[in-house]
Amino acid sequence: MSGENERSEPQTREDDRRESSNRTGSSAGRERSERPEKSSGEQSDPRDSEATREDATATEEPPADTDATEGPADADGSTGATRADEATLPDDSLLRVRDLDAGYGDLQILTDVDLDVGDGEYVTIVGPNGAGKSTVMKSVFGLTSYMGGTIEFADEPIHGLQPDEIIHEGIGYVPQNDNIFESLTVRENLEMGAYILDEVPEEQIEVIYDRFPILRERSDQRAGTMSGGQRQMLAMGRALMLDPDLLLLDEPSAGLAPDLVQEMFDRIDRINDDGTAVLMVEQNAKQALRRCDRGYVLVNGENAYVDSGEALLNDEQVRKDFLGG
Ligand SMILES: Nc1ncnc2c1ncn2[C@@H]1O[C@H](COP(=O)(O)OP(=O)(O)OP(=O)(O)O)[C@@H](O)[C@H]1O
Repeated sequence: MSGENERSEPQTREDDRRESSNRTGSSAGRERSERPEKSSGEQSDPRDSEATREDATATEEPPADTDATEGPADADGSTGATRADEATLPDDSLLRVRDLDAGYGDLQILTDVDLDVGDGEYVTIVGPNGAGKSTVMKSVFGLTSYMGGTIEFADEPIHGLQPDEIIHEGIGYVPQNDNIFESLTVRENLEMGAYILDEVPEEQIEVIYDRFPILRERSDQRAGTMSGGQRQMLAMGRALMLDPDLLLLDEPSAGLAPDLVQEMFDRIDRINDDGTAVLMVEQNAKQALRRCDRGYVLVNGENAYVDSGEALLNDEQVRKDFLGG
């Protein structure tokens, strides 16, 4: 990841993605640059408004990029979101989860879960409460009982590894709760993010301070006295201290006021634009799907759908069943 400061707002999110794709040359980048252009007159920044979602829903032309995860057209010729059991699995993913069974103790929560995150890709998991979304994240990070299947990262198996070993592999994790050390200062929290190193990586602290200027301002403040949004930034900053290739974010917008939710999503966009792959669980499902490259709908511990965020948002059944209509 680069150490550049917060960049100025890109003209559009799509423009920014293309820039990012060109920089990284990743497979995800290729996928993204092949995305269909929005029709003229359509709001081009998916972050902007409810109207954007409605516009997207009303887009006349079906999505043109039927990538590997997309399934066949329906009998009437329309292309709905791909059901997980019909999806073609990519074979060049950075994170590759196959047939994962996992849970807590003897209690199995996940059954045969497949999941892929490409290099530099932004992937979201949505689904009802209790579906097992957080359990997927915890499983990738070695925090659940592994019961079967495989989890590979950069072509190396990581299932069965401990979290401190998984950090070494290049995965950062921001849990939903208890994600900062309240009694430590902001700087000490960041240092803890690099505890596996022999020395504090001062340069990376500067990178984090540039990315989240409020953390520089509050460097000596005890983390427990910070606001919800600031805590969330600190938690992300801590997880970025080892410059991971993949960042796992569990409900990053939870408990934040609406304007802060927007800001948080914008910051996640920037992190991803700078080349870090993101796997995110979000209750704020529509927002998350508007921004991501690909989304999974998880139900009862199993994948139900996988497709581009746009395709999921445009699927009537998915909207009705999982996105509040
Ligand atoms: N530590 C645990 N021990 C036992 N069961 C757990 C544990 N954590 C979660 N569960 C159970 O696993 C199931 C899936 O929980 P999980 O938190 O993964 O769902 P989720 O989709 O993230 O839900 P939410 O959107 O409400 O956060 C739930 O039935 C939950 O009660």
